[in-house]
Amino acid sequence: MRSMIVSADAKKGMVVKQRVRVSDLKLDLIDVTILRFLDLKQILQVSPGKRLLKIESVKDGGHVVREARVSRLLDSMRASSPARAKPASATTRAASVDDEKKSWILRHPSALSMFEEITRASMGKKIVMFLDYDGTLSPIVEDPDRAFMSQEMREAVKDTATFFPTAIVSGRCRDKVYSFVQLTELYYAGSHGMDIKGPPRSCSNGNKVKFNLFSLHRITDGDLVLCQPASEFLPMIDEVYKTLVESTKSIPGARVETNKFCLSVHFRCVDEKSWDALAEQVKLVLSGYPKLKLTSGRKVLEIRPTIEWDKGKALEFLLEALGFAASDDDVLPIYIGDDRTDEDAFKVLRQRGRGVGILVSKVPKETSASYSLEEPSEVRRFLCRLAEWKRQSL
Ligand SMILES: O=P(O)(O)OC[C@H]1O[C@H](O[C@H]2O[C@H](CO)[C@@H](O)[C@H](O)[C@H]2O)[C@H](O)[C@@H](O)[C@@H]1O
Repeated sequence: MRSMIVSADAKKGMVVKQRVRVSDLKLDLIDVTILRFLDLKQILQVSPGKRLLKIESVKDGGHVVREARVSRLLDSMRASSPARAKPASATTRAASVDDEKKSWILRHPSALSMFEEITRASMGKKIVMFLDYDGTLSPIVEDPDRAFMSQEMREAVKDTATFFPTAIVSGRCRDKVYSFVQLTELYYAGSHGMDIKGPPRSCSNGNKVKFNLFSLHRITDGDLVLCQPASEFLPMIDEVYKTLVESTKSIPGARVETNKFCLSVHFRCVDEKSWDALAEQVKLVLSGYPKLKLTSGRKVLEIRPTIEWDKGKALEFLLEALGFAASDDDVLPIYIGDDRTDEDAFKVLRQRGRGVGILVSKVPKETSASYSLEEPSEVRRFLCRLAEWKRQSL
């Protein structure tokens, strides 16, 4: 490891994609986008043949700005991971918390109590169901490998898919979410929609699927991989995964999960005192990869390619694949999700002016969804009721 002083000119607060040549180490040009907010007299610690490993500002101002950016990221993660609602008698704040909840529920009423309104909106239309996985179909648990859905939930989803085309849209890698759900008749959009696969033709419930040939990536024995817009990022994601596993292993409880086209860094089992250190590590590693971006979820930071693709785009893609154009009035997409990343899909529904967004949350959250459900057990009741309503109306 060697240290050297590098100077570059960029103005504090300006977005500058600055490249710096570190010539005596024979490194390529390295991206130092992290410099953009700092006063630039930096010590870059680099090792030959490697990308940027560490930046330390020699000016106090630099540290302050960097800490502010990390804490903004953590604030956003905390906002996505609200604590459980306190019982009404627990604190004097309870009354105002209750008032806030009441006013939020007026704006985002329960999809169960508004069930008739939702089914009325579906008259003459084909319902297409989109379901997030973690926190929607399965309860949030400490170990991401053990986030199993119940058999009752599986049956509810299966029943739903008998009547309506149904897709699981998850941040998880597609194979992993399939191993949890285990229903062949569904569409699966893994890695935040960057890996979409349809059911084998024999299972597609007679839904007419119009494939967009430009998006078709691979066909194997009747299994259709419909869309993988981030394939070129696979080697980069793999490299970052290995680097992150190494650089976070000294932080107890930290865990890096690969979701194929994106990564999750889990904070849930990390002592909150170490959250800053973990976020710092993540930002540091990412500073060498300007083509990747960070988003936050429930006690998780997610690393994704900077392509214009998210759960909202996946929803639009699937609707089109199912034969419904953006302007179609004969489809009613219903999207149920609990996380910040689901907001991209809720926004698409709002913009279309058609469709039903349902946020799963016990506590008030800023959302573009129209309705709410408190927890996965309510999601199951909603799905069962919808399937039953359809069965009765046939
Ligand atoms: O889009 P989703 O299906 O909601 O996936 C989002 C992330 O879900 C998982 O993490 C979350 O659930 C874990 C298990 O309950 C929990 O331990 C973690 O704190 C939550 O953030 C999954 O592990 C991530 O890879 C997904 O990106």
